[in-house]
Amino acid sequence: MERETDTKRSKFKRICVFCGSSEGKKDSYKDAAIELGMVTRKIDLVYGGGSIGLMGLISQVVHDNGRHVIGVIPKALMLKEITGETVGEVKAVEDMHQRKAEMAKLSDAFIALPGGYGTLEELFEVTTWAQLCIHNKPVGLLNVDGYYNSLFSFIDKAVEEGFISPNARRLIVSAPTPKDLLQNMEEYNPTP
Ligand SMILES: C/C(=C\CNc1ncnc2c1ncn2[C@@H]1O[C@H](COP(=O)(O)O)[C@@H](O)[C@H]1O)CO
Repeated sequence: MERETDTKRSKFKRICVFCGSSEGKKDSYKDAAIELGMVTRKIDLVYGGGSIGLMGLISQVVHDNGRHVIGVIPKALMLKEITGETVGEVKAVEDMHQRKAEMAKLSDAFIALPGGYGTLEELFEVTTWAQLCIHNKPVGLLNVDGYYNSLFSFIDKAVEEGFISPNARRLIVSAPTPKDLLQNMEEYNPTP
């Protein structure tokens, strides 16, 4: 049976998801990627292309749900041995810089799942762009099983020490579950 949350139209048409090219050690990371793909069932996906790690899981779920999936991938990473088989539309770009710009241009909002250097770099780049008012799209962090707790502690330290303003601290919206995160992002109001 369809619940109200399943049928309610989201204000987002396309969400860009940044996530690990690995699956991580806990099943909860994979479960969260699959659940996010289900929760966003009326929303198209922009992601880094490829079928490896959490990237592969979420793209498959969204694709299986009949939504449009766009993988934006640098030509140098297009070899199947590196990224596996990409589902949906593939947009080839020259390099990593062009990839991030393209992913941002195509999306109405950003969500980062657990991941490593690549995910963190992507998360901070779109957050920095929000801080500089280059865009005013919500940036969400899915804090699965407290994976990002120590990152938030560090950000709080940066606020305390005067390197991040309290307003800029609020640029990253977070929640432990995909449903709550999406709800918080829907309600997000960029500070002028
Ligand atoms: C390690 C190498 C390739 C792995 N394959 C990747 N294919 C596509 N995109 C990738 C790959 N690795 C990282 N990315 C991008 O970074 C994000 C995830 O990085 P993380 O470090 O795993 O968090 C992901 O969103 C992609 O945009 C080269 O041999």
